[in-house]
Amino acid sequence: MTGKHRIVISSDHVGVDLRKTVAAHLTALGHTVEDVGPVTAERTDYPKWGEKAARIVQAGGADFGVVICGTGFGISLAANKLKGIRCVVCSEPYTARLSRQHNNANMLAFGARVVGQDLALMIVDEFFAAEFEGGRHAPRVDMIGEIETREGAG
Ligand SMILES: O=C(CO)[C@H](O)[C@H](O)COP(=O)(O)O
Repeated sequence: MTGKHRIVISSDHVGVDLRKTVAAHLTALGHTVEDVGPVTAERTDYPKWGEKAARIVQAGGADFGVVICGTGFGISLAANKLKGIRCVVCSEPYTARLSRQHNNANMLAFGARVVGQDLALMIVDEFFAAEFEGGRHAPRVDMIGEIETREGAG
């Protein structure tokens, strides 16, 4: 899925400034960005913001999601609880690219206390420039979905 995307973005309080920078960057590149908050940097809880963006991706309201907290890990954990969400935590561009090419990641997380603005934008650029390669990687991604189905069946 190359070209322009519909991207939902959220953060917790730690990621508010970086989220606004990333949203402006993605918009300038021609993507359609839905920023779902929070509006202020008042202390809040990352699980609800990870879930909020992930539900939009899961429902097809966005092609991809970007989520930001202090480390990127907590908000990615919340997003990854939803079936069909494959949210990668990145602190460098290589993993961002490979997460698309091999794992068909549909959400990107990073930590505003880990990466600076320039590195964050490099990560974002690499993620959205890459495409899922399919082939040998497709059945492996399908296996992840099968785990979700088995887990859901209890
Ligand atoms: O990185 C995070 C979750 O993984 C959060 O941003 C972090 O835990 C928030 O901490 P605090 O409430 O002390 O600002």
